[in-house]
Amino acid sequence: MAKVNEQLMQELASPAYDEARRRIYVALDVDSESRALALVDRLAPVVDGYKVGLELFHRAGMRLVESLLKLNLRVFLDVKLHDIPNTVAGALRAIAQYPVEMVNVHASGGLKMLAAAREAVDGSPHRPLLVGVTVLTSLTDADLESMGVGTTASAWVRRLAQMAQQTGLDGVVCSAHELDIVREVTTPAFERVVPGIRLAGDAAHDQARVMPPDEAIRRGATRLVLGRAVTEADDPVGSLARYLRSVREGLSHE
Ligand SMILES: O=c1ccn([C@@H]2O[C@H](COP(=O)(O)O)[C@@H](O)[C@H]2O)c(=O)[nH]1
Repeated sequence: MAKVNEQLMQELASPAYDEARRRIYVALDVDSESRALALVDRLAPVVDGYKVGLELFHRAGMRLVESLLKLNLRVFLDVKLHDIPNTVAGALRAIAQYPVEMVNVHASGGLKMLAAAREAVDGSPHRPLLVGVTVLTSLTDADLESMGVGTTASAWVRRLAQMAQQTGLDGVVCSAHELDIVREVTTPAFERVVPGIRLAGDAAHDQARVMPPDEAIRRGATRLVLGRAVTEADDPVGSLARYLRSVREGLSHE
């Protein structure tokens, strides 16, 4: 296994995969700093983009983010801020003291919150990309109905993407199923960050709106989040290879 993995790592680190690697973040959804750094240690010869989400952030905080930044890694801080404008802006001013590549807020926080969020990062020493979470990829139309949202996931994503663009955000987080809609209502340079990525046959876990990497890229995803399908696989490097090959396949049709 070790020798096979070494060959795979060499293949994935080759220039042929440069663009595919640039398009991904591996989600470090683990419960300790040491587990996170062990994963990074294993994948870093290939992957330089990592997502720090709510579990790890509440375990290890900005200290872990600083460790990743010191390793010259790209960090997507997935803290999904959702609060009143003043509080979100303050949190973003604190985060933007660090050179994280991307950070997010819930687009459903409303136009005033989104505008305050954008102003906060605009005035920061390290201007991170600011993206708005639209409809979580774990939700179905039936879930939205039961919550009284009164519209479908695709219609809600359309409106939230319009609001994110209108307030000057750099992009949105959406499922691959809404990429056409997001592209329809936003400019081409608008980031479309897509979690809920699964190859056919892989477990969807708690995700509802999933899609394979090649198809997501073909439909216009600019960045993909790879999570448990890689990090919880028996062979994470082998799984990363399957996913990166699929990203590359998608890019060949872009
Ligand atoms: O709508 C959203 C927004 C964020 N996420 C995050 O992405 C990863 C996906 O992990 P998987 O293991 O590939 O399911 C996870 O960290 C979520 O917090 C999302 O899934 N959907």
